[in-house]
Order: sequence, then C-alpha cells, then structure tokens
Amino acid sequence: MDLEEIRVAVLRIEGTNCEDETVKAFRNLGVYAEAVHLKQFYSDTVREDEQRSLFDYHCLVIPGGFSAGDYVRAGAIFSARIKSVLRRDLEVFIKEGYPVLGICNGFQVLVELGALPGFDEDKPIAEKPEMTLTVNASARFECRPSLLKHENKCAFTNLLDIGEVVMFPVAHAEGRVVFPKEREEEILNTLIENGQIVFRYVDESGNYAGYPWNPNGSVYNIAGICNVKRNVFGLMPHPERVFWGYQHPEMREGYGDGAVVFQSVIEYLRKNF
Ligand SMILES: NC(=O)CC[C@H](N)C(=O)O
Repeated sequence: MDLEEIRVAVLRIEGTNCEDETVKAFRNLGVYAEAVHLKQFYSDTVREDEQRSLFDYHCLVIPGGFSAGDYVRAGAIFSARIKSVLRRDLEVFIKEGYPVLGICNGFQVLVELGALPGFDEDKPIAEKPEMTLTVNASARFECRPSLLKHENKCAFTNLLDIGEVVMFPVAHAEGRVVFPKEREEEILNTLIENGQIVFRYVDESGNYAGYPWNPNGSVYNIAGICNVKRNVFGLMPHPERVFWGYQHPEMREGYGDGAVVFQSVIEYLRKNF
C-alpha cells in the first residue's frame, strides 16, 4: 500500500478530547486521517456525504479523553455504543489484520469492549471483559511524564528496539491494570508467554519501579498491551502528546518519542496491505 492510499479514522463521541492532535500526527506523516463521529457509521440523521463505513479506512484509533463524561466507568459507555453499532465490522476489521489503537480512554474502551487482551484470534472481541483499568491506587488523577520500557513489538511499535525506553506523558484517573483475582496469575503469565506486554513503566535507571514511576499501580507495571495477532494495541500513556520534540520537557528539535507509534503503523500498513 502506498502512503497516499492509507486512510485513518480517529473515532470520537461527546467527551473525547485528543482526536485533533492524533489526526494531525498522521497527516504530518503524509497519510489521510480524519476525526469521525461514531454516528457517521450508522445514523440516517447524518448527511449522505458524511456517512462512513469502517472499511473506508485502514486503521482505527480510539483517542484519549473523557468520553460520555467517564460516567459508569471510563470507557464503559463509549464501548457499549461501539459494540451496539460496529461490533461485526470491527471483528472482521481486526481478523483481516487492520490495526486498531486505543490511547488512554481508548485503551479503556478496548478493554471494556473485550478487544484487549485479545487472546483468541478467531474471536477478536471477547464475550465479556477479561481485565479492567480501574481507579489509580493513589485515588488521584495522575498527570506527568512517564518512562516506558519497550518489551515486545506490535503493529504500532515495530520501529522501536526491544528494551528501548521512551517518554510518553500520562493523564488519567482510571489507569490501573487489574485482572480477576481468581485468574490473575493465569492471565498475567499468558500475556508474558505470548509477548503481549508492549510497554512497562520504569524509572530513570530502567528499573520496574513503584509510584510515582508506575503512576497508577498497574500489576507488573503494565502500561500497554497488544492482542495475540499484534494488530490491536492499547496503552494509557499518550504518544500523540510527544509527537514533536518541543513537547518534551527538554524542548528537543524534530520529532518526539511518540512519533514512532505513528511511523510504525504506517510502515505496518505499507508492508502488509
Ligand atoms: N487522558 C485520558 O484519556 C483520560 C482517560 C479517562 N478519562 C481517565 O481519566 O482515566
């Protein structure tokens, strides 16, 4: 697939708030990207020229924010609305290997949807969630730079070396990865054995440290995971907030650490489609 053919949808509803910078990151790299409201996929109240199909795109991104005001649980309402209007198309989209990214609130949506941890390639969306992202252990909204060690590659991080440490900032209240108590060891070991843990929180020496380096108390310092097919990826930190070097505290020139997520998925699409 050529660069000019690639089309990216950044999904939004009331309360998402990171769609613009996410769209701009893709457009800067030369691909077509647009923010698309969920109702454009199903509602007959939408003008014909604004109606969309998931298969008009090659990559789906669910951005950060406070969708539906984080009522019930962060991501719960957005995921229920996606499940009710897009589930079948999304299952085909994922099965065909198209990449899906969930950033922060988007990660919460993918977990609530049952698309992550995504253990079964034949059932890309599980019947019910197998993990959750719950209230931070500090019981506070945590908002600051976070250091992430790259543990395993996926469609959105192939251009990063294993063991590389990047800085993506976090800004969330419900980012703590937890598994059902009775299955915690089994699920964690499966993620480790499958290489599905993509990023873990570390300190400045690259060690897996506790708070504040792990901002939310996630088990095993998990910051981001992918499905077994490695084309669905969710993470709590925000790569779009360090797409430019000047967004880093040290005000660097050129691209920031987050650009590699966007560059990697473009490379994935050009190689595989
Ligand atoms: N930046 C975000 O996407 C925040 C996600 C969610 N609203 C939370 O606070 O946990």
